[in-house]
Amino acid sequence: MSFLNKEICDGDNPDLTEERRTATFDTDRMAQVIYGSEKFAARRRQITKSISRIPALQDTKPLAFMTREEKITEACRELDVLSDHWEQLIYVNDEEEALHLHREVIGMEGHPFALHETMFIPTLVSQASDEQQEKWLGRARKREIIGCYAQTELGHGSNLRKLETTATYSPSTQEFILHTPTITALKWWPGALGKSSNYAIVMADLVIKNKSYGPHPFIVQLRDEKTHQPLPGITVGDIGPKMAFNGADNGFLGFDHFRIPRGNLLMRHNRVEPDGSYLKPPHAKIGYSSMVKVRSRMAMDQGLFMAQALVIAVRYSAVRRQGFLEDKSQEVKVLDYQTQQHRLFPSIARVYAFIFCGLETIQLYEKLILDVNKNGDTSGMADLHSLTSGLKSVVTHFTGQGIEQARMACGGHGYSMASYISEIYGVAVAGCTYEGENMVMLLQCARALVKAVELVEEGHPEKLSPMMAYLTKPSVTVDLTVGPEAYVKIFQLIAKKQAFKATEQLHKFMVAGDSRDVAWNKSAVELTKASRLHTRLYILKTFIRRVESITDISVKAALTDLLNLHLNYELLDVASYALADGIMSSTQMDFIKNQLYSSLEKIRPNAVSLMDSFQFSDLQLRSVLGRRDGHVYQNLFEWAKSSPLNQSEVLPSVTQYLKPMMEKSKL
Ligand SMILES: CC/C=C\C/C=C\C/C=C\C/C=C\CC/C=C/C(=O)SCCNC(=O)CCNC(=O)[C@H](O)C(C)(C)COP(=O)(O)OP(=O)(O)OC[C@H]1O[C@@H](n2cnc3c(N)ncnc32)[C@H](O)[C@@H]1OP(=O)(O)O
Ligand SMILES: Cc1cc2nc3c(=O)[nH]c(=O)nc-3n(C[C@H](O)[C@H](O)[C@H](O)COP(=O)(O)OP(=O)(O)OC[C@H]3O[C@@H](n4cnc5c(N)ncnc54)[C@H](O)[C@@H]3O)c2cc1C
Repeated sequence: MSFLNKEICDGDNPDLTEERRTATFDTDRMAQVIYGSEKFAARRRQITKSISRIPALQDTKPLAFMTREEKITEACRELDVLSDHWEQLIYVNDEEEALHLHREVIGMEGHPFALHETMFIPTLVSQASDEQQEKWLGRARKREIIGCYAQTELGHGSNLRKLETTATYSPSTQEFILHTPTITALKWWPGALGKSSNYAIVMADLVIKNKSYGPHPFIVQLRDEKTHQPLPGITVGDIGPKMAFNGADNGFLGFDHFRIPRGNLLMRHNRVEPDGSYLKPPHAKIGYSSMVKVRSRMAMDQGLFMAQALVIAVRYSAVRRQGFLEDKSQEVKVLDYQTQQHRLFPSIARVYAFIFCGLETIQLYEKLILDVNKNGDTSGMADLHSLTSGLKSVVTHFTGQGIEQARMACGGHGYSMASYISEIYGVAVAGCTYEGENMVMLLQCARALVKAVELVEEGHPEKLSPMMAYLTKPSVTVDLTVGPEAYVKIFQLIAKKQAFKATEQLHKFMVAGDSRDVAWNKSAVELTKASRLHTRLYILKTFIRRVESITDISVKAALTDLLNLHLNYELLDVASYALADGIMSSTQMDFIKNQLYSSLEKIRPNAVSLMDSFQFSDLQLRSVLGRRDGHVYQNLFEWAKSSPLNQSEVLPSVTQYLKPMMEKSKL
């Protein structure tokens, strides 16, 4: 039986068409704001169009029905097709275009080049000397070799100073000897390490003449370039299935006194001379730059994950009819329920806010690398580290929450893998852990905050970086009706109070005799709260700045509604701090709530178009529920019929066990 006939499915679902008709802005114009420029938004569309013309890149068997091996094979097949068309699809070496291409064709479940593009090449760019780049970067960019980033070990991920893999320099042979001294020293988790990569950046403790110099990056060949067999002295493999991201072969790696030439220590910023003398880098943490790079991308990447889930949930909510409001002759779209709007719209606002932050932090990282590589200027490192540490923690947490709400907003069908939301969720929440566990990174951000508070207390506010300047703002009474700046002022007061309270608590424990580390641990929850507020303030201000800069009037108006929702939702979410400190009155709270509810109504007619503006193709969405045509029920029925379980009427499990069991029961 098929309901996918022409009469029913010609054109898009009329409910969705109606939604698109009511939008007050142009989605192409909105895409320019989302993707940062008219040029890139247009390139994305062009790439999507080109992909749609390559038959070998169109959907095959649904991913949900594939085994892990099939997923990996399928990703590799697609990579091979992409490689044949690479130069006609994108500008070679354009990172954003390459990312878009991979996202659209291969999706988010991981693939052998996931770490090659995002960490292996960037590490060569930021850490390899010109000579070393000459040797490896070109080959990496041409994809003659596949690389990954091997840092985390079985026993240590967060605390890099305790990594156990050693790289001991031997002056007599001018080699480093890589060794895995214990089971906990095995590299564990690196993406694409297990089966695909033949090279890795390995972070190992540099040891010269029995002195440890801490983790340093080395480029290491893992496998024979012809046979792909692991080289002697190397043990490497896949760590097994994960919560999601199963198209990637996250791996383990051990070294048995494995020798590499001296020139394989990446030496842009530090050197080991043939005699073993060590030249220090200009900043102790410069070797951590690849992590900062990924963290600086995470607001954008996580924003796009949440956007995918919301495209699905919002489109579905405009098609799904259940229950009645005034008109009893027709059930309403579930998107008309206030609870549904409250469930979805604040996350739409966060998506836009996160993406605007991402656009900014990606640029900040690019600038930092230029400053460091060209001028040896490391002065921006500390600020970018604290900003991206807080940001990655806050956005991943809220993205997880937003995606889970999107799933629930789709009712039962959200729970089906046909929605694809469970995969999006599984992949997105990995971000709470990778690139630094969220609590650990919030505490990194707190280090900078505490230092800033101490500067204010010591009478040196002039030394504060611009991001911390709000810590000097005096308390004021704020009239919320004057607009966004009033919300910023209240948020600043809340964040400032918490930063001072947490620091005060830390100092109190120290005065009582605790060491700074112990006092820090006793204050850690309060410190993480301060970091979250500080980061949410940055997000809020970035959102305001971005909306103010928009020139298209209708796009600006639609985003202003979203911004107002964000301001009210965020302030309400942290209202307990404001009430406790007398920063806000209960009358102001009521005002915020009413503003929030009226924002929901204003956004309602634009909801579908606000999500359409992301211009995800159906191929990229991989969701039966969220397809652009909105023919949810027909598509779901077709999808279910393609389940392997439905390829025969009677399963072997029935003939082998259930039938005999029922027969036995009859006796
Ligand atoms: C790639 C994603 C792209 C697209 C997404 C698509 C799909 C996603 C799906 C799946 C995932 C795919 C890929 C995931 C890839 C993941 C890779 C990884 O996870 S790699 C491993 C990451 N590991 C970590 O992040 C470890 C976390 N730990 C640390 O970074 C450090 O240990 C820590 C910073 C916590 C502490 O370092 P330590 O050396 O001990 O320093 P200490 O705390 O003593 O601080 C001293 C001093 O240094 C300052 N500092 C620390 N780091 C930096 C830095 N990077 N820059 C500048 N300054 C730094 C620190 O603040 C302190 O300063 P003060 O003394 O306070 O002044
Ligand atoms: C999908 C995925 C992909 C990954 N890809 C890579 C990769 O490509 N390359 C790579 O090298 N690694 C990779 N990793 C590893 C990842 O970077 C680490 O798992 C991550 O940094 C967290 O470290 P951990 O596992 O040691 O957590 P742990 O530090 O063991 O965390 C456990 C708990 O301890 C707490 N904790 C730890 N230290 C502190 C502290 N100082 N203060 C307070 N609480 C603390 C944490 O908050 C957490 O609650 C990947 C991980 C995942 C999930």
